Amino acid sequence: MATETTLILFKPDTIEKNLSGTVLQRFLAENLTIRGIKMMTLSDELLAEHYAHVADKPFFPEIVAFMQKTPVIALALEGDNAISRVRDLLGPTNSQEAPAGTLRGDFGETMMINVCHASDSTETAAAELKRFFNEGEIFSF
Ligand SMILES: Nc1ncnc2c1ncn2[C@@H]1O[C@H](COP(=O)(O)OP(=O)(O)OP(=O)(O)O)[C@@H](O)[C@H]1O
Repeated sequence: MATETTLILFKPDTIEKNLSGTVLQRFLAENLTIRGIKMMTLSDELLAEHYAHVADKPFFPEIVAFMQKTPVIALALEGDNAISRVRDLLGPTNSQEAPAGTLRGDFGETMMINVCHASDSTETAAAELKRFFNEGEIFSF
């Protein structure tokens, strides 16, 4: 098993419903370790970069408006196979298709209002950790 660090964003629905503690607890209960955590607002530029792969979709402006509704919480989580395990804990992108027991199944509403973003590969995790955390904000101990 590979030790990996993944980037998670608690989206505005999680913040507004005061579910941050519940969601964090689900991750920590799976033996994933916090290496970095911060609250931040997301600029148009950052969102254009983060969602570049859907920038040409009709729903893109809606995503930007949604992701700017409140600050988000960015989390760097480390553990064995953290990238795929976190995505399994979240369930499929579309909350309506997510089974009970997954975070999106239990707390998500739609394709967009879906609790968290999480990196989907080692390459995106490395790029996303750099995107959301500055030098010195991710800790090894
Ligand atoms: N059909 C859609 N309608 C509205 N929003 C969508 C739709 N498809 C995707 N999105 C939004 O775009 C985000 C990025 O889509 P992507 O296909 O990369 O899914 P994902 O990688 O599972 O999601 P995320 O990047 O949030 O973890 C989704 O999380 C969702 O917020």
